[in-house]
Parts: sequence; structure tokens; C-alpha cells
Amino acid sequence: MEQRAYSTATVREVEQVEIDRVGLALMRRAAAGVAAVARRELIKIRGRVYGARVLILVGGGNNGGDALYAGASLARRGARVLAVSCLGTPHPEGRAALEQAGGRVVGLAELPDQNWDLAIDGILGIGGRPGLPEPVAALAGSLAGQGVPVIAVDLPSGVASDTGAVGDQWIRARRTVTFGARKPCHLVEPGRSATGELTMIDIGLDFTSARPDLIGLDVAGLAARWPYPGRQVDKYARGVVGLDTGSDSYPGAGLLSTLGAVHSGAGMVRFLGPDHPTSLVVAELPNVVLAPGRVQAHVFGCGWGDRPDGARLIKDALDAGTPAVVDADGLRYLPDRLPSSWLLTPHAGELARLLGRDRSEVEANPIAAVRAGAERTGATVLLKGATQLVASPDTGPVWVALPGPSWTAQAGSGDVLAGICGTLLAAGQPAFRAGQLAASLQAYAAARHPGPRPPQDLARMLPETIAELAGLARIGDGRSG
Ligand SMILES: NC(=O)C1=CN([C@@H]2O[C@H](COP(=O)(O)OP(=O)(O)OC[C@H]3O[C@@H](n4cnc5c(N)ncnc54)[C@H](OP(=O)(O)O)[C@@H]3O)[C@@H](O)[C@H]2O)[C@@H](O)CC1
Ligand SMILES: [K+]
Repeated sequence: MEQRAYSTATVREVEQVEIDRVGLALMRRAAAGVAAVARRELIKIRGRVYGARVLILVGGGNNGGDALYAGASLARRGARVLAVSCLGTPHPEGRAALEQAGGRVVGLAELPDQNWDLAIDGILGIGGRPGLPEPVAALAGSLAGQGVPVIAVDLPSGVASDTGAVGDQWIRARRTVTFGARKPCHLVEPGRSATGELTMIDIGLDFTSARPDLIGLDVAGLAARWPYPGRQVDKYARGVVGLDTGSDSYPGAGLLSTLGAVHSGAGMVRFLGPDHPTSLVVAELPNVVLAPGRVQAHVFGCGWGDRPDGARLIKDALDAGTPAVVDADGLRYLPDRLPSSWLLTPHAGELARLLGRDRSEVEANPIAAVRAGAERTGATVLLKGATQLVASPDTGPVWVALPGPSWTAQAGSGDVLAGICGTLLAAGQPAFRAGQLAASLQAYAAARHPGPRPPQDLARMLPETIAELAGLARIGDGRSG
């Protein structure tokens, strides 16, 4: 349902409690978990563990210790295990355990050129900085080139645990075995893709009172949290969205954002934008109302270009106390402070402009950037991109949307997304939840209908996607409250 990820500082605090209690036994538990996963993988790959050629990549920290003990366990089952010391000095007790079990440890220069059935990556764990130093980077590249399956211990080496950032080279794991809880890099690209499938091992760490840094969603979580209308609901309870989007230069943005609002289930949609987008909306969507009136959430900014009245529109909505989604060009017309009930939907370049920073800085650490965006504006911020992140100045964790296929990285997707956000805000969802659910719905719709589909087609698939989610949540029409 919810995927909670914890920062390195928090993991170390939680770990310390258990280390004080059980010492090295904690590492042996972690290693036993890694070895069990490796055995399963070997059985899948070649039917048996006995005789398998396993390469252990070892760094100088405890991550290497985990890998060495796991190697020892595989060696005891008859695997031919060789460990290669990639960085620093291998964990002494782990090394002794491997050697006692019949495995060997060699330096990088002595690594024989042979085919491996499996590699276990214990180069760097939560103590690692992004990137791999050169001789290790070359080895990682050559294993990837040969297609050797890699199981990463805790996280793929070369990826920064707290951000998911990478340097020039990093390990791409088939599977990652982590201990007790997710780390942010398991949820945020490029770390997420480098992680492969994630297996969580219980080693007795107690995260119940720890504060998560990130909270992601899986499909079941999206299905459970989507606000399906109850039996007693009228159009105002479902919410009225008022869109002033598009312009004569970018009329399509008006239609796309309106499609997003209509097809994600708004109770009523008013289109209040300029003439050219209005004519597109009228031709396509007879249910959309053009007259001004009650609005429970505004959507501004998509395809605005230059809007001399932009600042006034935003100020009027603020004065009325109505929440709003502000996208794209609308972000240029913001006042200094906004309430957290407002949802801004920038991509990296737009957020960089808001923060007065370089785009590359936002891309290097999107988690920090989205938090800074919320602090700087007072609003809730949904940062669009490979990983979609939502930060609110008044909630602790950063919320992560369900990942979707890269097909949605196309012009017009953001307009549809802004419309979906409007529907959820109008339905009374808090802005952080509206952002997380809207981005997740769009990603899930794209995942269910793979291929290069234009955003207007994907928008029209939202109703069947929501119906499918309702089915997963076991909610029939009108049964929920
Ligand atoms: N605590 C426990 O009992 C348990 C811990 N567990 C395991 O321990 C892992 C954390 O272990 P850890 O703290 O030793 O850090 P780890 O990531 O192995 O190595 C850091 C070393 O690498 C170096 N270094 C860093 N980046 C580098 C780079 N880019 N290029 C080159 N060098 C670099 C850095 O040296 P520095 O350069 O900073 O001097 C430092 O010496 C955790 O992920 C889990 O697997 C589990 O067993 C459960 C029990
Ligand atoms: K690792």
C-alpha cells in the first residue's frame, strides 16, 4: 500500500539500537537474507546452487561484510565463490567466514576473465556516495555488458541512498535485497531503475516510531485512496472544477486540461478560458459549462503564454479562499506567499526558475528541490519528471507518485495532469494527496495502455482506469461513503 523510505541518518539510528543489542549477529541476519535470495535466483537461472560461479563485489564497509557472509553461505552450499575487493579493506570477519567456507578473496587486478552465473554487489551501501571510482566502474560496465545478473545488497552501488542520484557509472541490479525498510533511492529515479525488483528482509529493525523521508504508493494504495463518490453524493460533493487554461496561441492546453478534469470524475466542470480554447472544449465536451458560478477548485496556467490578467486571476481566487492548481506559465504570476491548499505543478525547469537556481541543480536532487519549492512559496508542489514528487510545507515526508512508463513524457501530459489535480482538489482532497493521486492515476493509466498514446487518448482512458481501481478496492458504484 504505502511505501515508506527512510534517510540514512534515520536508518543508522534504528540500526544502532539493534547493534547495541545483538552486535555482529545483525549483519549475519542481513547476509542470511541475501544468501536466501541469491539461492532462489540461482535455482531460477540454472536449476541448482551447487557448482554455480558466483562473484562477490566487496567494498570496505559493512555492505561488503554482508556480501562476504552471504558468499560464505553460498560456498557452504557448494557454489564456487570468488570475492573481488573493489574498495578499501574487506570486512575482516566476513572475509574469514568466506575463506573458511572455501571461497577466496582477490584484488581487482587478479580477477580472472570468466563467465559468472551471478554477481552480488556489496561495494557500497548506505555509506556510499554517488559514482564508482574508475577500475570499479569498468568492472560494473563489463558485468552489465556480459549480462551477468546482479543482486545488490541494500542498494545498487554508485547510487546515493538519500537521493537516488548516480555518478558516471553505477550497478544495475536485477534485484536488490534491503533490510527492514526502503531507502529513498529505491523510490526515486535513476536509483529506482537501478534497484530492479526489491526484496525486503526483516532483520529485527524497528521503524515503527521513525519518521519516513518519502512515502510512495503501490497500485493497491492508489486504489484504496482514490475518492470514489458515495451513494448520497451530488455534483457539488464531487466537486466543481473551474478551468481558465489555454490561449489563442495554445488552445490545445485548454482542451487537454479540461479532458483531465472531466474524465477523472469531477462533479461539474466550468471552462472559463479564452475564446479559441473555448470553441475546442465546446466541440468536444457538451457537459462542460461555460458560465461563471460556483467553483471549488481552479486550474490556471496551462498554455497561458503571456496573460496580462494572470496575476489578477490568481489573486481573485486567493481572496475567495478557493484552492487552485497552477501549472506552466501560471507559475510566472504567483504572489510571494500562497496557502498550502494550492498545488503548483512545475517541471524541473519551471521549479528551477521559481527557486532562482539552475535546472541541473533541481535534477541532481529533486527531493531537496521540491521541498525547497514548498518552503519558498508556502504552496504544495508537485514536481513532474521521471519520478513525480509532492512536497507540502506542512507535512513532513515527500510523497512519491506511482511510477509510469516514459511514454507520458510528451507535450500535453502536464495539461491533462493539471485537470486531474483540479478534480481531486475540488473533491476536497488535501493538495499533497491530490498531487500524489493525480500523478499516480495518469501513470497507471499509461501503464495499463502501453505504447505511444497522445495525452488526449490517455485522458479518455481515465474512466476505465478508475473503474478498474474501484474493482481492486472492491468498491462497486455508489457503495462507498
Ligand atoms: N551497521 C550494521 O551493523 C549493519 C549494516 N548493514 C549494512 O551496512 C551498510 C552500511 O555500511 P557502512 O556504513 O560501512 O557503509 P558502506 O556503504 O558499506 O561503505 C562506506 C565506505 O565506502 C567508502 N565510500 C563511500 N562512497 C564511496 C565512493 N563513491 N567511492 C569510494 N569509496 C566510497 C567510505 O569511505 P570514505 O571514502 O567515506 O572514507 C566508507 O568507508 C548498509 O548499507 C548495510 O548493507 C547491515 O549489515 C545491517 C547491519
Ligand atoms: K550494494
